[in-house]
This record gives sequence, C-alpha cells and structure tokens, in this order.
Amino acid sequence: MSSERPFEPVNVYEYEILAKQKLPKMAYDYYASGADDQYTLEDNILAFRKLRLRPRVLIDISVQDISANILGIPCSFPFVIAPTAMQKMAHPEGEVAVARAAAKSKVIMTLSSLSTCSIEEVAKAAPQGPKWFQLYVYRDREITKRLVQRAEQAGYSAVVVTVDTPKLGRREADVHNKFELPQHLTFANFVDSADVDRQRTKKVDGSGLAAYIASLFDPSLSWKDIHWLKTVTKLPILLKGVLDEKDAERATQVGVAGIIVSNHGARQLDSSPATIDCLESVVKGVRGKIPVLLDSGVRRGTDIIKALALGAQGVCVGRPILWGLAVAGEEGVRRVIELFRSEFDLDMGLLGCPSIADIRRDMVVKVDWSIPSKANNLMPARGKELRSNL
Ligand SMILES: Cc1cc2nc3c(=O)[nH]c(=O)nc-3n(C[C@H](O)[C@H](O)[C@H](O)COP(=O)(O)O)c2cc1C
Ligand SMILES: CCCCC(=O)C(=O)O
Repeated sequence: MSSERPFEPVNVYEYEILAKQKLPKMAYDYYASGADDQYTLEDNILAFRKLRLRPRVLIDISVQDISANILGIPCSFPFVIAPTAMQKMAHPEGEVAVARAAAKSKVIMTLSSLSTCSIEEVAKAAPQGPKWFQLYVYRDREITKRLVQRAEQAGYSAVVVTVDTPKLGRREADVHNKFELPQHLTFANFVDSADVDRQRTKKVDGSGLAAYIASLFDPSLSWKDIHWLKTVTKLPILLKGVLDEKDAERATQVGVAGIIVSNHGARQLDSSPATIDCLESVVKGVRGKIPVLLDSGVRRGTDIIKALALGAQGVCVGRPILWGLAVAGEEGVRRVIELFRSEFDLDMGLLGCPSIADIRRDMVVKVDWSIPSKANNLMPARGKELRSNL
C-alpha cells in the first residue's frame, strides 16, 4: 500500500478492518461479537444478501429527495444511530464525538444508558442535533426514573426501551477476555450516584458486563412496566428488540410510539432470526398505527432500501459507527454516515426512485441461494483482499 496517501476506506467493511488494527483486543472483541455460535450474526448479513432489488427504468431521477421524517423529526435520510455502550473505548471523545457527527449529518443519535459520556455532556455537545435516549431498566426504579427524567430535561426527544436484554447474551470472546470497562472509564450516567457498583463493571471470572447486568438490571421487566414508564415521562416511547407479530400488536395496545425490529446485532439470543426476515410480520402486527424501524446487519445503502421496501420507516446502525469512531473520531463517524447516505442516494437513483415514496414492495425479490459455510465468505471480495494486505 502507498505510504504517501493515507488509505481511505470506501465501505464500512474497510472501516472495520482499520478499527480492528487500532483497537485493543478486548474492545474490538466486545464491539464485534455476537452471542454463542454467532449464527444470527451471519444471518443478519446473509438475509439482506438473499434479497435482490429489481429496478424500474426510464424514470427521471434528475431531482432526488432522500430526506425522511422519523417520529416527526426531519432527517437527511432514513438513518438513526443505534445505541452502543461504552464508546470511549473506541475514542477518547466517545459519545460526544458521535453526537456532534450525528448533528452535522442531520441524523438522530441514540445514547445508551451505559454511555461513557453523560446524558448532559452529550446534550451540551450537540444541542441542536436530534437525540433519543436508550433505557435499560434497573431493578431500582428510582434510578430508572431519574435516568428518563434527566434525558427529558436535557432535550432528548424519545425514550428507546430495550426489551431483549432480561439477561446478557453470552459473547464468548468477552468471557475469554474477562471483559471489564477499562480503569480510566466509568458509566458516566451514574457518577453522581452514591452506589459505586453502578459506575463500573467488577473484575470477575468471565464477562464483567454479564455480571453487572445480572446484578443490576431487572429480569422481571414486563408489559406492566411500560405502563409505569408512561407515568414518569411525557416523551414518546419506542420498544427496541421486537421480532414477533403478536408482540408488535401488543405494543400498539400499550400505546408506545414506535417499534425497533432488532436482534441486538445478534448479541442476545443466538439463533434468533435475521430482522429483515421478521420485518413484514411486525409491520402487519402494528396495522399502520405506529412506525417501525429496523436494525441488525445494515451495512449498505441497498440494505436501507430493502428495509424501507418491506415496511420500515428507517434503519438504525450500530457497529459501523463504532468503526468510524475508532478510526477517526467525530470525522470518522461523519464519513461512515456519509458512506451510507451516498450509497442510499446512488442506489435509489439506480432503482428508479426519485423519492422514498417511490420505493415499492414489488421491487424486492427473494433469491434461492446456497449458504456459504464460513462467516469469512460474507466479507466482500475487496475487504478480504485488503485484510490480507494489511
Ligand atoms: C458494542 C455494542 C454495544 C451495544 N450496546 C447497546 C446498548 O447499550 N443498548 C442497546 O439497546 N443496544 C445496544 N447494542 C445493540 C445496538 O443498539 C443495535 O441493536 C445493534 O448494534 C444493531 O446491529 P449492527 O451492529 O449490526 O448494526 C449494542 C451493540 C453493540 C455492537
Ligand atoms: C446490556 C449490556 C450492555 C450493552 C449492550 O447492550 C451490549 O453489549 O450489547
């Protein structure tokens, strides 16, 4: 590779390769892993790959509009940053850098409960940018209530309750690495708390994060708690982690504002289906009453189009944002978002869609396609070649 010009990634897979080189093993493994055998991790990519897009021709696309409105928020395109914990492991500015990049790119950022910059620091860094707050429900309801109210006070415009994590999925690399939050970092939303246990993971034999969750998160979380949550905040509530039509229907009955179809980036129940394969049934379950978003495995502009064609209003993206952050901080996150935006724009044009309303269900074709045996085969050819050169 030439030493004069720094290598500029042209897709998010290449960002991952560079990030892997920069990050400590414990951080990279934590970010990249799925649960158990990582079947679902493969499926999240394969399922998109099995869907093809059939373009229409001779359509004037000289004027294209890819902007979107997600829960009343104008966005440059239908893209939301998914909540990912502990972003300072990727870059010293952590969540603040991600929030600034999101604001500049006019996309929504979702802040994790387990962030390494606080709710208020992130709000201050990007006051104009649209922000959602992701909630993990602690056994201690006062703590939970306080998190939500701080987010409301700081100007976040929705609460995203994660409903697929009553326990932590077993990510085997984290068990091997005895994952713990690096000493110089804390869970910043709890630094004012008298209870130091909430501020850090403990050194344990196995994943420190799994131990943290087992002791502090509420495994009894159920539908009644959504009713409770509605009594402590005026913010719209989204449920993140729904895969089933009946759950989607129930979500509309308890009055949530939206659903995120997610398998948590394949980090919770291994063998749960790819989200793109569940999307249509979830959309059916909500009967047009509330918007549906999708995450897990979105890596290309074409993936965004496939999700929209099957009924999503937008997508959320997790790991690629962390790779951009690790490679070049705020600027790296901006470049990753720009890759998604420009691919989406180009692919819409090639499909014959001047606007999002022109994306139609019948443009998606499912192909009968044999499954490659190794996850490595999922890496596009150029990524593989790069990896062997680096
Ligand atoms: C490193 C990492 C940390 C995550 N932390 C959280 C979290 O704190 N809260 C949450 O609801 N989801 C969390 N998720 C799940 C993401 O919000 C999202 O569902 C997932 O990353 C989407 O899949 P993708 O990474 O393939 O885009 C995390 C995912 C990763 C990879
Ligand atoms: C609840 C665990 C912490 C963050 C997370 O959701 C993840 O690592 O996937």
